[in-house]
Amino acid sequence: MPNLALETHQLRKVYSGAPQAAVEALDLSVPEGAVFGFLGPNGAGKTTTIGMLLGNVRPTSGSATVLGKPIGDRNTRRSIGYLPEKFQFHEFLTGTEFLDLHGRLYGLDAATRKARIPEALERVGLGEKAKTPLKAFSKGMQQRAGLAQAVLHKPRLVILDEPTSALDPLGRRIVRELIVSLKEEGTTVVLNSHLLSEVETTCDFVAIIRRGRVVKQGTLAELTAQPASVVIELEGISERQLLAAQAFGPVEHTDTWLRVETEATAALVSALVGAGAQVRAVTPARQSLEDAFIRLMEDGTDSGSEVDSQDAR
Ligand SMILES: Nc1ncnc2c1ncn2[C@@H]1O[C@H](COP(=O)(O)OP(=O)(O)OP(=O)(O)O)[C@@H](O)[C@H]1O
Repeated sequence: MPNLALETHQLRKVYSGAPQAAVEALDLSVPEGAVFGFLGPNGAGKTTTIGMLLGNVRPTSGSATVLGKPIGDRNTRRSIGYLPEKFQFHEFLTGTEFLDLHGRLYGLDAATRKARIPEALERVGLGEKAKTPLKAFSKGMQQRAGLAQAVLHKPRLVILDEPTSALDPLGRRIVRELIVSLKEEGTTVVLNSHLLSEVETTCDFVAIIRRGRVVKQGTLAELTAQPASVVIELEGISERQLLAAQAFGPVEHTDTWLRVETEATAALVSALVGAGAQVRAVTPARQSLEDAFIRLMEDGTDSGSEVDSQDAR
């Protein structure tokens, strides 16, 4: 069993005066070293959960540990890097001064700050901007400066709340590469993003929450698997082979592949081979993360789903 970077037990938050809980009975567990996608429609409770994990929002009930320590532990906070969704910048500071300020807040000594600041700026593609005041940065550059701040002190856990919302494709690639290098260094990354294709390429573990509750969590493969379906590629399909497949369940097909709703993959393949098929490949059918997300939101029993297809993209 790997160590857990994050674990919550029945975590709950009701803001004062709110008619319902923002987070309800939340049970999350994130292995150390994972890149964890934390997903949900607007208002699902993601930012509130992150606030509780950082010790900024007091839970109404339940408990949680971060890097093995109860939430709010002061030493643990220094092992966390955080990029909030709305970052407040002191715009008169240059790139270097901004990172120097944050380096001090993280308790880095002068020599470490001097070595790490240019490195962090390079890492987010702002190596040329060390002496430029933040007010002259574009929105995307400011977001990247926020990212540099989140990784400056080499934290064990990095929490990124919508890190690419202001970024162009190049900037998004820089963030993807940054996440990959953090993973290689063994850092746990929590990524809150509505860009599901991005989550799909970077995350290996995902939780989807809705109205403050986890509706599904697991590896990306588990979330996107459709275990009851298999796709079989063939060298052409005869009528006899089609009939053999239809005995196992509903079939979709072209001239070269069959998709069959069945769990009996081995028996299906042997029936096809028995019917003279030349099988080229057998793969469990997968859905995109966006398909899985939309399906989970639509499966909700209550009306007034807050998912907005724009946000889900
Ligand atoms: N400070 C607050 N006081 C009262 N209610 C709040 C507060 N912050 C959030 N909420 C409410 O709690 C619920 C969860 O909000 P939260 O910001 O955690 O969602 P989210 O999943 O991060 O949403 P988004 O994707 O839009 O950023 C919402 O109903 C929101 O209106």
